[in-house]
Amino acid sequence: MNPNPHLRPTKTAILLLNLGTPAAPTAKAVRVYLKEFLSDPRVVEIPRVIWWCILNGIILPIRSGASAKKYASIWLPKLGSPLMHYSRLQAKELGERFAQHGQTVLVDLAMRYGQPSTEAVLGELQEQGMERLLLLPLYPQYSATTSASSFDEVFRVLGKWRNQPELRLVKHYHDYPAYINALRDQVQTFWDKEGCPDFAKGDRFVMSFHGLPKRNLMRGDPYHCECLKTGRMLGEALGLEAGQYLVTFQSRFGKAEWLKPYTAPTIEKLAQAGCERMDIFCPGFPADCLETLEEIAMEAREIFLEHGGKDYRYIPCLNSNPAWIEALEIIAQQHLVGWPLDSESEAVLTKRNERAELAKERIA
Ligand SMILES: C=CC1=C(C)c2cc3[nH]c(cc4nc(cc5[nH]c(cc1n2)c(C)c5CCC(=O)O)C(CCC(=O)O)=C4C)c(C)c3C=C
Ligand SMILES: [Fe+2]
Ligand SMILES: [Fe+2]
Repeated sequence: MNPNPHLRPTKTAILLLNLGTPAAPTAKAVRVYLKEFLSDPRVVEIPRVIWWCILNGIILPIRSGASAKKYASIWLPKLGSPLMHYSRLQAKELGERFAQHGQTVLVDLAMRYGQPSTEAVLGELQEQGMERLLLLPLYPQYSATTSASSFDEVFRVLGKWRNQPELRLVKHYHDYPAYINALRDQVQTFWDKEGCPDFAKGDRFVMSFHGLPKRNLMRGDPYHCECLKTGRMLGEALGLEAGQYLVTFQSRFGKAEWLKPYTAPTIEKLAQAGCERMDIFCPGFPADCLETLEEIAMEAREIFLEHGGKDYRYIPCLNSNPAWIEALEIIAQQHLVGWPLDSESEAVLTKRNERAELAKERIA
């Protein structure tokens, strides 16, 4: 990057934002996590008093134990929660990429619920002298339930600060070529290693996104449209034709109607209709987590095999794919334009000093 002497470089931080995860796969820890998560009015829009009774009287007593068992089935030995492990890895590798390119930037990870909390991480960045802050959610598709809730939390914390940083945020990147390219790379690498689906024989490629109440779409949440666009772009990038791939929505919660088609019933119907091999991928989850490893890689596999399917292949999430870390850097760089980074400050100063030396020589 060409340092512009008219721009003043400052200490810049990139804060990756993700959902959060329980501290342990136990009913007690899951209850603490679910209580904070499901008390967020951005996530559940039911009137507070009614929801408080349902949450505390029914959901938490029943769901905490059931979810804890599921978490225990995907917990990584020594590494813990996959969502935490991969999100941390992504932050570390993104920081290293900037460093490799000679740019100094503070890269950190904050969770919306649980630890490391947004408040604590922002406090640490403040102590390190952060002057500019770029928020980069690990949600490629924007939703008020996820991205907006994470931004709300940052604004709440900064609202208490006397000396605030300059602030920018990445709203979404569901259709950025770098993100689509990373998804394509993840799927194509799997197919190169394990073999391509035979679409002529009826094999199918399913892209499963986290669901949302349909009511949220009707009230203006753009998430559904963004998932469809990602799905279409990934299908095109893989050279697939309409009909060879499907977009579905998983993780329905409660009795209300959610975005359709639902993943599990779609898998069941495809198996019953004679689809023998299915490849399934979750493009909306940059990191593997409970929703992908338990619900899709385990539960949905059983459904497919029970209903006549023969070969079910789960394609892992982006996790630490170098094409994904590169995409994160490209997305960040696009939003850092006009914010020269620290090493550039050194470059600018060196240039200024060189010019001053030359001027002195000329005078002498
Ligand atoms: C009303 C409930 C929920 C909405 C709305 C919702 C939206 C939403 N969630 C994600 C991403 C993730 N969700 C995860 C877990 C999870 N989600 C809900 C409920 C809603 N999500 C619950 C209750 C849980 C906890 C697990 C369970 O008890 O079923 C996770 C995984 C976390 C982990 O620790 O691994 C992710 C990631 C998105 C992207 C989204 C809307 C777009
Ligand atoms: Fe969720
Ligand atoms: Fe789930």
